[in-house]
Amino acid sequence: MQHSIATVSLSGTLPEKLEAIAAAGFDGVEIFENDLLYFDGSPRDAKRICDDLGLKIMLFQPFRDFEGGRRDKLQHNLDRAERKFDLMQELGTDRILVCSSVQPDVIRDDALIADDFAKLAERAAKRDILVGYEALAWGRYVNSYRHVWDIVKAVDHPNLGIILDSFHTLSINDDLSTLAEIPGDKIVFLQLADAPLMAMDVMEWSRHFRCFPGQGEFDLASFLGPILKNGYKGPLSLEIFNDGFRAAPTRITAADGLRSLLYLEETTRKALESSNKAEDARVAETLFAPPPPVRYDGVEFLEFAVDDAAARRLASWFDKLGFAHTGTHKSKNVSLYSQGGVNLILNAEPDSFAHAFFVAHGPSLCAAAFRVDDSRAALERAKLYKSRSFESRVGPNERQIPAVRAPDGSLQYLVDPGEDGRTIYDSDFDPVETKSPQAALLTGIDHFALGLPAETLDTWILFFRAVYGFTTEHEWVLPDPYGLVKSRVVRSPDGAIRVPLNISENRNTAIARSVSTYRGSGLQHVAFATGDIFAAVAAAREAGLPLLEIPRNYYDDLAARFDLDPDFIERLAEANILYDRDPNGGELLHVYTEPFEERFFFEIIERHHGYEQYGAANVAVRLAAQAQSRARQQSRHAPWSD
Ligand SMILES: O=C(O)c1ccc(O)c(O)c1
Ligand SMILES: [Mg+2]
Repeated sequence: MQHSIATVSLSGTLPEKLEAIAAAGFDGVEIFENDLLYFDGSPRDAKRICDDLGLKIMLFQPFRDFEGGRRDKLQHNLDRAERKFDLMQELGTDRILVCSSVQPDVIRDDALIADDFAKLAERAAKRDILVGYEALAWGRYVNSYRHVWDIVKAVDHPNLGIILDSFHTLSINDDLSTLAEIPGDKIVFLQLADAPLMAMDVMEWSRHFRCFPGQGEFDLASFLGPILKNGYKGPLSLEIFNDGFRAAPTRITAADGLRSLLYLEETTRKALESSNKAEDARVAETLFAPPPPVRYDGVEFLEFAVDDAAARRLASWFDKLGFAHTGTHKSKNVSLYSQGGVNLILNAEPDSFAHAFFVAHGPSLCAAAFRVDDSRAALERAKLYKSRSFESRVGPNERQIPAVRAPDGSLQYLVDPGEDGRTIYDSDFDPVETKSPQAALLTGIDHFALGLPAETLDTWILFFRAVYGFTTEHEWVLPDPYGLVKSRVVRSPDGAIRVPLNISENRNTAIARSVSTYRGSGLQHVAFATGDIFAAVAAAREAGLPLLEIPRNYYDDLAARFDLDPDFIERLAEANILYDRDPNGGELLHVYTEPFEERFFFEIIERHHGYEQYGAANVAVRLAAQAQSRARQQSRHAPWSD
C-alpha cells in the first residue's frame, strides 16, 4: 500500500511538514489549501520541494460548498473550481476533494445536485482531473457516504468519484454495508483517522480530536477491509485535525503517522484473514505483515541512571525495601539489587547511555527490561514498526541484550529465558556475598507508572500497541489537589506487564511537577507485589523506610463505604495501608512510600480475588497526602521556619 498524509495533520511551515513527511517514509501528501495559502512560495515551488523529497502530491483539498447552491451562484462556483484546477496543474496533482456543502441554503434536490456535479465533472475531464465528493458528517443536506454514492452513481461520469473518510462514517455509526457496493476505481481517495469516542458536536469532534489509527477507539479495520476487497488501489491517507498535533514536534508526529498506518494494515490483515475466505486472503497478502507480537512474561529488571552519590542514596532505599545487593557488574560501574524475583539495577557507568540519561534527567529510570519468549522476533517487529534498536557496549563473554528505544529515548530491553539455566545476571555480574536475604516479602513488579508531557500520550499508546501488541485500558481522570491527572494503562495481553501512563494539562499537579523535574517523561512510581503487605510494611518501618501517612479521615470513610471489620480497619490505619474493592469482590491493599528526592515513589500492592485495577478510588487521598507531606517538609525547611 502507498502511504500519504494531509499537511493539515502536522505542525510547522509547509516545507517543515513536507520534510518530516518524507523523512518518516510516506509516499505522498494531500496539500491542504491553507498550507499553500500561508506558504511563502508558489504552488510550483511546493511541487519542486515535493519532487526533491520524492513525495507525490496525491490530492488537493478542500473545495467547499459547491453543490446545490443558489442557481445564480453555480457559474461562480464552476469558475472558482477552474481556478483551483489551474492551481492543481501547477502542483502536478490530478485529484481534488469536494466536501459536501454546509450552507443553510443548499437545495435538497439530488437530481439538481447530480446535475451540478455533471457540469463540474465535464470541466474536470477537460483538465484530466478527478473530482472526489466527500460527505462531511455535518453536511447540511449530504452527510453520509451512502448519499454521496447515490449521487455519484446518478452522475455516472468517469471524472467523478467518491472520497471516503473514516471519521465521517464511523463517528456517526453509519451503516457500512454500502461500502461493499462501491467499486474500487470509483473511490477517488481514502482518508483515515481514528478518534476517542466522544459525545459532542461532530464538527468540533472532527476538528480537534481526530488521532492516528491505533490511538483512538474506532474499528477502522471494519471500514478499510471492504474498501480494499473492492479493489481500491490508491493510498491510505491520514487526515488528522488535532490540537495536540498542531503543537507537537513535526517529525515525531509524522513518524507516529506512518507507524499508525502500518498498524492499521496489520489489524486489517488479521481481520481479513479471520474470515477464511480466499478473496479476503488475497487482499490480506498485500498488507503489512510483521512477525506477530511475542509473549511478554513480566518485567525482568528496572534500571536507574545515577551517579555514585545518587547510587548510594537510592541503594539505601532499596535496602530499606528489603533488597539485597546481589551483584556487581563485571566491567561497568553497575550494581544489582534483588529480592524475590525482582531485580533493580543502578547504573553509574561513566561515558555510557545511562550517564547521558542521568545528565539529562537526573536520577531516573533509564531502562526497563521485559521478559519475552523470542527477543529476535520482538526486535524484528519493533524495527519493522520503525522503532530504533540499541546495542550497548558489552565486555568479553557478556550478553548483548537487544533493546528498543521508547518514545522518550529510554531503553526497553527484550530478555529471553536464560540458556542452560544461566541468567543475564550470571553472565554479566559477579555475585556479591550478601546478608542472607530475609524471606522475600516483595515478589514481583506489578506495574511501573510513568509521568508524560501531555502531548506525548498518544505517541506512547501507539508505540506500545503497535510495537509490542499491548492493549490499553480505559482512561481514568483523577483529581490532584491542583488539577486533573489523566491515566491510561498499557498492558501485555495477560497483564504480566502493566504500565500506567499519566499526563496532566495543569501546571502544578504532581505529574506536571514530575515532568518539570525530569525535564520530560519519567518514572512516577514502581509498584511491587507482595503476598503479605502487613509484614512488608512492618519490615519497611523497621528499616526506616519513609511511608506516606494517610489521614485518619480516610479510614473513617472506609468504615462507611465497606462492611469491613473495625479491627481490620484499625490495622490498615496503623500501617497507612489503603484499601479498595471492585464490584466482583476483588480486593486491593496498597501502601506508598514518600517520594525519593521529589522524583519517584514506591508502592507495595497486594491483590486478592482477581482485583484487576490500580486503586483509582484512592488516588485522590494519595495525592492529597503527598501534597500535605510536601507542604510539611517545605515549612520545616523554610528559612523562616526556625
Ligand atoms: O473539517 C473540515 O472542514 C474538513 C475538510 C476536509 C475534509 O476532508 C474533512 O474530512 C473535513
Ligand atoms: Mg476528510
